[in-house]
Amino acid sequence: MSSSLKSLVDIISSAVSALESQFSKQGIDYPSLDDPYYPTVLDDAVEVVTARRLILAAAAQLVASVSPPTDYMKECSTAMYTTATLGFVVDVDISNFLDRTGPEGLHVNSLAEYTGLDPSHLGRILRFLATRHIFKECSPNVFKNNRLSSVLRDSKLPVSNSETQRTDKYSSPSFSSFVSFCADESMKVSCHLSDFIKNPKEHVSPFNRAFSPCATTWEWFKQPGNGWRVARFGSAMENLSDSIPAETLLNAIDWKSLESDEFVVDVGGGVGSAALMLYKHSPHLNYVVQDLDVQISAGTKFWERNALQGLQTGRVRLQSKGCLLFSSDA
Ligand SMILES: C[S@@+](CC[C@H](N)C(=O)[O-])C[C@H]1O[C@@H](n2cnc3c(N)ncnc32)[C@H](O)[C@@H]1O
Repeated sequence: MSSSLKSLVDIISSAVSALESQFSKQGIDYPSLDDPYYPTVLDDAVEVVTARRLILAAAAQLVASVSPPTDYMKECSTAMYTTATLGFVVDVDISNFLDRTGPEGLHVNSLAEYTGLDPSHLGRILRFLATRHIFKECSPNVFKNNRLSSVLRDSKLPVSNSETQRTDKYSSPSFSSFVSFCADESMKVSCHLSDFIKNPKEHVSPFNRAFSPCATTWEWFKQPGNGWRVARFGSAMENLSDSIPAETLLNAIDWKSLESDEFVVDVGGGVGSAALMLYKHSPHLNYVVQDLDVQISAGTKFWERNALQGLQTGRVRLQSKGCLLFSSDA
């Protein structure tokens, strides 16, 4: 009888064979971790997704099984350093700078010149991430983008810290906006989870302990000086929606069978990215996107850019409405 470790290895081994065979059928090599990410026709193929899930689940269980428990728990307990260092690299656009160089990579001294930051800080942070497979250290203190770090590139190059320029940086969907948001608001709020749960009467939520005793996240977003945070959140949400395969939503129900006088209402729908996907698939339906006024005014620009006709024909309506009211007594 094989041990549970061996069973996990067997799952990994057969799923890797299935994965590689899908790539070889298409005549393409499985992408290397050392190279920047590029999409392939197989990214969302059912056989590839199934094999990938098996490998990830079995490999994670294998790591948890063979790690000395305190080592494993140390990694979990210090996960905030990964979040913090990722937040730093996206805030100072490291992946964008590395993208300008060839396969030989860029020395931290050059990165220090571009960013105005201390090369020894840059070197240690990038090495911390490279040892976790994010960035590749080609030779001592010389780094380049790899498959993971390359998704942190975005089209906007460094800007000053002025409100307008920061808002402009987040004017289009970007995965790095999601990382930056996680390393900033999310991480700062998460530190308050334990104190909040132990003293629930003191504040309505961990967010209130961290940022603003009286406002919700969404009210706080509207306060002066936070416009760039709204832009960053919107950019992250749009990117996340873009990365969800359209079939997840389009196959959820038989949208085409609905009559043309029926309404689809997305409550807390952000700028309306999910509604846009549906509208393109089933333009005969009526769509209502409800959210708070900051998202709805960003949503108007989003629809003007992507499907102005929806607004003009009245098939798509954006409504500024506070509807997800939450009571801590509920
Ligand atoms: C996690 S985001 C999801 C956005 C959107 N569903 C998407 O996938 O892009 C949650 C949304 O809920 C909205 N929201 C929060 N409180 C709300 C309220 N009281 N009424 C309506 N929308 C609200 C926020 O503005 C935000 O856009």
